[in-house]
Amino acid sequence: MTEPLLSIEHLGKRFRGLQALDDVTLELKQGEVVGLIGPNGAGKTTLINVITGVHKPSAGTIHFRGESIAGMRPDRIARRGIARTFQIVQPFPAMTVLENVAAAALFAGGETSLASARGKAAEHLHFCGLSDQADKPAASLTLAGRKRLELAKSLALNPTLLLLDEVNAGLNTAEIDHALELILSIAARGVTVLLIEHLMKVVTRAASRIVVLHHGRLIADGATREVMADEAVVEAYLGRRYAARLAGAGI
Ligand SMILES: Nc1ncnc2c1ncn2[C@@H]1O[C@H](COP(=O)(O)OP(=O)(O)OP(=O)(O)O)[C@@H](O)[C@H]1O
Repeated sequence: MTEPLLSIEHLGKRFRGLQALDDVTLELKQGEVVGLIGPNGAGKTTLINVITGVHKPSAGTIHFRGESIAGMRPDRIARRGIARTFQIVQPFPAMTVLENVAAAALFAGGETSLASARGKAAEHLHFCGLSDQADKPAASLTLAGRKRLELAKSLALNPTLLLLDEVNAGLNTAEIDHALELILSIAARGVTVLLIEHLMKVVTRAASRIVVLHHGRLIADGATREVMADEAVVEAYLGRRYAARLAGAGI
């Protein structure tokens, strides 16, 4: 059996009195797209923050490609091949769109000169459909544009594992379809993706496996269809009418 790309065991994170993550054990295999769902406050973003070194875990272990990364600095984790997007997008507003991506390529993407970083940035912007915005200030982008810029910045780190935190929130239907295509194209390049997403349409189309957090605990982990039919998941998150609708749609 091949070693998992990411292996999390008995992970815990406490914020003072609050147990935000509680005994979470999870593996991601190379090349998977996994949906991470759960109610507001379930601990989804905290899980990404702990994996990426923003927060130190209170308990448990995290191994990436067999190496322990728990508690490592965020920049060192990024350089090992884990990139993430933020729920609240935060580009450098005065820099151009291209400069934002080039900065990421220089910071942790392995580019050693400004010229090569700008070249790589142009490729990522093309991939994300932002070439025509390259020389505009990042502040001028629409929300959908800023979300695509987040994706381009994360790709500039040459990730093996990409953690996406609600990249579709606030987008309209056409923008969501475009973002979904992008996620699928990124996965087709062999990048492993963990996708936090409230839109079940996106999760069911993108992910072959779903994991569910509820009050910091992992309450389900399995094939999309099985997890959607899981009683505990319906109870905690999906709701009965929604689950029935999905079943009716043959998902
Ligand atoms: N830095 C922090 N300090 C204190 N409490 C925090 C911190 N970050 C998160 N929390 C708390 O941890 C719990 C889990 O939050 P988290 O943001 O991980 O949930 P989530 O599942 O991502 O929710 P949402 O879907 O609303 O984004 C919440 O109760 C939140 O208030």
